Amino acid sequence: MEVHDVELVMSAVDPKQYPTTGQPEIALVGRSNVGKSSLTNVLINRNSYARTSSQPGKTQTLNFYHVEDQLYFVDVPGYGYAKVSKAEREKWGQMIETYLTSRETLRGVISLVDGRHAPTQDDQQMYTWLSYYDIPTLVVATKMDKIAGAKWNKQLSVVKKTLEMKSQDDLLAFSAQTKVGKDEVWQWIEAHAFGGKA
Ligand SMILES: Nc1nc2c(ncn2[C@@H]2O[C@H](COP(=O)(O)OP(=O)(O)OP(=O)(O)O)[C@@H](O)[C@H]2O)c(=O)[nH]1
Ligand SMILES: [Mg+2]
Repeated sequence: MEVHDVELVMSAVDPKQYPTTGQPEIALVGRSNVGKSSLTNVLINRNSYARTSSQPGKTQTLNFYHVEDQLYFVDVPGYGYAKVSKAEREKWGQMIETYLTSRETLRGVISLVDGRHAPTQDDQQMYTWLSYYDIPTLVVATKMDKIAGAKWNKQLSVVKKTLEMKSQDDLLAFSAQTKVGKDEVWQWIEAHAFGGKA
């Protein structure tokens, strides 16, 4: 999809604030600082629409981006940020869990992992959890510009193995810097948001 029009509809904490158009939603999850906002910006062709920062834990609410008046990207606050208090982490967990398990318009989740390393325990937990709830999930290994091309395949196998993924079909390499993988991510999104009819 070539994106021309995008609007930040809502930074929501409470389900009452979620959009009501009934259009499909694709959520982005991953550790704090992994690159969720950066991926969002690449997908919507904007340099800094979704706020990125070198300071982890900045995004605290569900941010709904309305894309081409057709679907929403939902930028989910990052997990695994150590400096966040236990109470805050529990509040986060509840908000995300409620959203991911009960949102009827949710069509899929993009789970980002840092392509430079093996997925962390938090990443594994998130992936296991999404699989348990049968939520269609695309794993995106990001920051791939930081590792040599010759190591990509090996690194992707590490990701697949660590997450115990059944196949590599739903695993992609991506870089917000070079934009490699952008078209493939979009293909997955369109197939899942519109059932391949977009
Ligand atoms: N080299 C490189 N840097 C990246 C890439 N993606 C993100 N970054 C950098 O990583 C940092 C964090 O990126 P964000 O997109 O803000 O991460 P986030 O997951 O939205 O973080 P939170 O909102 O805190 O959960 C920023 O400094 C980005 O510039 C990438 O593909 N390559
Ligand atoms: Mg962010």
